[in-house]
Parts: sequence; C-alpha cells; structure tokens
Amino acid sequence: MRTPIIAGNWKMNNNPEATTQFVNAVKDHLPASDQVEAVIAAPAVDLPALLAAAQGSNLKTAAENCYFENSGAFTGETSPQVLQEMGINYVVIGHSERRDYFHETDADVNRKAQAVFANQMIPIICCGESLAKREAGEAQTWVQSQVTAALKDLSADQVSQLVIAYEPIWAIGTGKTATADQAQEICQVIRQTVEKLYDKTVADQVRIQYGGSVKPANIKELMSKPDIDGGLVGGASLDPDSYLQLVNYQA
Ligand SMILES: O=C(CO)COP(=O)(O)O
Repeated sequence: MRTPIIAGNWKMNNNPEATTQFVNAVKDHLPASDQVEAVIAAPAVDLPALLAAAQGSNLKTAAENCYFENSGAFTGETSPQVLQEMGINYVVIGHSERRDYFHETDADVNRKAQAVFANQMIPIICCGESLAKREAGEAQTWVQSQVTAALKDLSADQVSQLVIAYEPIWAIGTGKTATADQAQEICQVIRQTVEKLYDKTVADQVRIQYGGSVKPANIKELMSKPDIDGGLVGGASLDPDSYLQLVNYQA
C-alpha cells in the first residue's frame, strides 16, 4: 500500500560534475517508481546538474533544505518557490545537522514544511533523539514532541503525502545502526503519533524512513519491519554501486 522510498542524502558532498557522473551511472538501473521510489537529495549548487541528468529516468530529486519564505531579503537562503519551478520533488526538512549546527527549531521545521507544501513539493521531515535522550529513556517522548511540532496546522491530506525520517543522532555517520527492532519501535511510535493527531487512514498512508548508518548489508532487515517504509542514507548513498544495491534491495 505504501510505496517504499529510499533517499540518498549527500549532505555537503559532490560537485555538479560528480553529480552528473553519478546519475549517469545509476539512472538505467533504478527500480520502477511504483515499486521503490529512488531519490537523491543533493546540495543546492548541484540541483541543476541533478535535474538535467535525471530527466526521463525514475530518479526523483530532493533539496536538502530550503527557507520558509519564497523571496525577499534573506541572504544566503534557498527559495522553495524556485525549487518547485526547477522541478524538485522533495525537500529534506529539519535534519539533525540543521538543528544542531544551524540552530533550526521545531517552529522553523513546521514553517518550512508548510512552505514546501505551499509550493507543491513533499517534505521529508527528520526527527530523532540524541544518545543522552536515549540513555535517559526519553527517545519516544522526544520524537513524539518533534513530530507533533513539525505537523502543526498541516492538513490530513498533506500529512498523508509526506515522509517522516526517523534518524537517531547517535546512529548518524557513526557506523552504529539502530537495530532493526529499535528502529521499528520508534517508527511505530511515529505512526501512532500521526494516528492520534489525525486518524488511522492518515497514519496508514504516511511513509516513515529510518536513517543512520543504513547500508546494503542492513537495508533488507530494516525494510522487513512493518512501520519502516524506506531509508534516508548518508555515506552509503555516495557510491553508485552502493546506492543501486540500496534502491534495489528487493531484487
Ligand atoms: O544523516 C543521515 C541521512 O540523512 C544518515 O547518515 P549516514 O547514513 O552516513 O549515517
């Protein structure tokens, strides 16, 4: 019922030339998009190259961030309206690196999610707890509150279309993957949170990704869990062969 969605998040890696080479290497080997949606989130400076190379293929495109205003005196920011005009499909919102290094708040994440929808794109909203929160036994309540804040004032129709990425901060780039059961546990809490805020129909439609040291060796087990509908993958999405193994995990 929910189409799996595997997204590479390149973070601040690759230039336009490397982007073109990557897409040319993968574009003829992607799954049918009604089977698995294959997405690449690239730095803003690489998006024109990503879009040009991906044209006519099954590859969907994402920005890694945007601002919540469409234009104006916001030096250095990326306009969601322009992303939409370029043909971008998704925008990653509220990644833990944005929250930590660039001080994005839950309120910013919510405003950005609204701006992405207002521009006919789909947000991939990130949430996840720190190691300290997990060790204090607060992972569930932390993620519940992040999700509740991120979805504020979004309609049921919008929420049924969006993607929520659960990325425990302690598992990002550390090689420490949450076990599939740990990931499932919080992804289930996220779905239950959506059900409480909306209803079961919306909760059944929202797609939930796990992110944090996802790699070809663990994708199958993670994807076998009932509430995990995809992956948001950093390091292992940078190599074309590794990326193809991830998006073709069903093969
Ligand atoms: O932050 C991530 C994806 O957004 C996860 O990064 P890694 O896959 O490198 O752990």
